[in-house]
Amino acid sequence: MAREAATTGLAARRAAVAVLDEVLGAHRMLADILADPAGPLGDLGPADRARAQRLALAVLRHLERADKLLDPHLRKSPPRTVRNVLRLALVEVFVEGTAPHGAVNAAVALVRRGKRSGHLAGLANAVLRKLVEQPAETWTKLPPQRLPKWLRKPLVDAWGRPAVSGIEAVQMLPPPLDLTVKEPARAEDLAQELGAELLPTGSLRLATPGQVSALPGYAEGAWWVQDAAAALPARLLAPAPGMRVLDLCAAPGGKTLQLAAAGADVTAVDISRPRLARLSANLSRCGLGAEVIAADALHWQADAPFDAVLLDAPCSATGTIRRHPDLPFVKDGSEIAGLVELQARLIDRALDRVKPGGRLVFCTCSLLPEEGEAQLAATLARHPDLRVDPAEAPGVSPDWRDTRGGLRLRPDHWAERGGIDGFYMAVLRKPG
Ligand SMILES: C[S@@+](CC[C@H](N)C(=O)[O-])C[C@H]1O[C@@H](n2cnc3c(N)ncnc32)[C@H](O)[C@@H]1O
Repeated sequence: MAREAATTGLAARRAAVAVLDEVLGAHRMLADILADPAGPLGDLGPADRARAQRLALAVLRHLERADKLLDPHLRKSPPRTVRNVLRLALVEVFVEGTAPHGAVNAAVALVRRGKRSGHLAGLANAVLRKLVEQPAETWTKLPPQRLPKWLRKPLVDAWGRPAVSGIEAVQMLPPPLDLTVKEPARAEDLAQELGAELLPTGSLRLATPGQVSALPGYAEGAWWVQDAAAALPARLLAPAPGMRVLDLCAAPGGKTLQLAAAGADVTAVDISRPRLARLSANLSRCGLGAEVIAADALHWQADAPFDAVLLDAPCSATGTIRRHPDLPFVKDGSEIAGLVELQARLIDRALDRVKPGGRLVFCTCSLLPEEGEAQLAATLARHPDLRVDPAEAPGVSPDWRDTRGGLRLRPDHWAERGGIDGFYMAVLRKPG
């Protein structure tokens, strides 16, 4: 019986550790690991898969804290897998609220049964038993996990240390689930039905989401999952029935759905066919339509210019670390210069497709000024005839506006409500 209790949940824990080994050792993004049928979660049933994923995410959000507790007790650093087992046990106890004996027994069983780690089972047992007896404050007093240097430095330079500490504090927490409703008139009723908060910008927010496809309104396509910050670019564009709108870099389609739901005549272009398949599935679940085109936005030619273009350019995605805590362990910042250059070329091609007097909404889910504020400044320098329109939408806080007229959103904004993804967005108008 005791043996059974000790091994309950072992499959999910073993898989979580294997995911951590791949993220931290092979520098593979979690999304790629999850999509791999031969990956560590491939053989698990839905419940164990969800648990393994939740545990791996929790460790990635608290890895530095776990190491701070572990290191003084480890004379020699153990192999990566054993360290990940130890980290997982501490995160289970101090973050997930798992009973210490269950977490420790499972960790020791994993080390004992691991390839070439059996001899370390006694060490794992001794270290963990000592650490899990510590009062909860030993853990909560530890500072939140810091962003990697390549990212922290430019952010401290841009907004100062207190703002960056605020971002790091929000990134420790699992993010809420935000929904965009198809018919804004139903938002209050849906909020009640879902037990959600109706945010000032119109998104619905669930603190503890559960299984998305089981939530009321999912099957009928009454809403789709979209962070409250990600919902703002389409709101700034203010789509209207019959307006011809081009959504460039559109997949998986959160913004396409918003534009189509407002009655705009939408053309959605993206280079990735698999991501466009998700966009088409999202459109059909929500009973919405758009022209969907697989093409490279740098070369695709339109028949006629558009009233408005929305460009959600590929970027470092550093604004989404609270949803993707694997990113700081996989990326090293070496892609940024190439992305900044690609964004500038995409902005210029997007502007070619805007009719005289029409607008371009440019956005990136990045925290880096290079991909936001500086990208806007460089665009205005290349195109001195452009005007920046005020970034107006219901619920937008004046604190989010920058001096050039764009909106800067950071995870520490709305911290008391659970934060918001990092984004930059601006509305550019062509001369008439
Ligand atoms: C930030 S994501 C877009 C998210 C999407 N707008 C939404 O709201 O769901 C960036 C997208 O740019 C696409 N992309 C990257 N380079 C591209 C290019 N040269 N032409 C068209 N799409 C591109 C990627 O496939 C990816 O889907």
